[in-house]
Amino acid sequence: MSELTIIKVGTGVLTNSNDGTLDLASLVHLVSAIAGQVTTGHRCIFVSSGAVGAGVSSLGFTEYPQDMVTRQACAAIGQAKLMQTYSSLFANFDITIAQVLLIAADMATQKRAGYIYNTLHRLLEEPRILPIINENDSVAIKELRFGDNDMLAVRLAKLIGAKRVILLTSVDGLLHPETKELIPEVSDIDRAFAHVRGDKGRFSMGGMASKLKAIKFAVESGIETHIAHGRYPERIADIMAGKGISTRFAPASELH
Ligand SMILES: Nc1ncnc2c1ncn2[C@@H]1O[C@H](COP(=O)(O)OP(=O)(O)O)[C@@H](O)[C@H]1O
Ligand SMILES: N[C@@H](CCC(=O)OP(=O)(O)O)C(=O)O
Repeated sequence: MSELTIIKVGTGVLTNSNDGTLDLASLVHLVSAIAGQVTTGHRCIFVSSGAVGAGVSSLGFTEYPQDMVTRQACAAIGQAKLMQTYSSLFANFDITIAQVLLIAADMATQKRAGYIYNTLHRLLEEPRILPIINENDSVAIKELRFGDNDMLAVRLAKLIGAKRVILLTSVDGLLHPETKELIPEVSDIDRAFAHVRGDKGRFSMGGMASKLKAIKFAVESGIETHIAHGRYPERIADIMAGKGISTRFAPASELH
């Protein structure tokens, strides 16, 4: 089987920042880019955030809810909306989606992790199936959570044996805090933390610090990781070919 890529997309790419509703134009663009990869034979798993953001507007909230129960309720509404949208958009490319919702406890033992591994590898044997993963927010209390989907994506990548992870977000990559210039390559992940600013997307959960924490886990596990702009998803193809616009974090195995 060919190498496997995990593509994760954050809430800010999928939703309108003013009200949290799904940004259909962005979704169409993204789906078309990912479908292009699947159609050319690249094996991909798609980790999609956006459930809470998409549910927020249905309940009339203007901010990401802080209390757990409301967030769980929003996720239940938004996840259904999200998958309904992906299902019809990917169908245009003759791709069927498969939903898998996970909590950290599902990876807590080798036996349980094995169930995830088996199901996903079985799905990946089918050339026109795309597994779409999210945290099972509606049932996950704090102690059972991955933290955010950046961490979910990298832990899944390690479990499933992925070669690379692409974290699609609302910026070109890691930017220098003063010059705002894109940092194309990072070989020392610990030093990258010095570049983090405090801001993040209005309906997003993690922010850049938690992204880097997840990336540290990935690179130390030997997985090449990128931060790239999800509103320019046509860049994915170039990133896969080793030449796209992104911040690339070299896997530890490459550095020694
Ligand atoms: N040095 C930096 N370079 C780029 N973005 C940064 C930096 N420091 C903080 N950020 C913020 O991190 C955000 C990305 O994280 P986040 O909002 O959680 O995205 P997502 O929802 O895609 O996971 C950027 O939109 C930006 O506001
Ligand atoms: N699982 C949550 C998203 C969690 C998360 O990590 O969000 P983000 O920082 O936007 O990638 C949801 O679907 O709303």
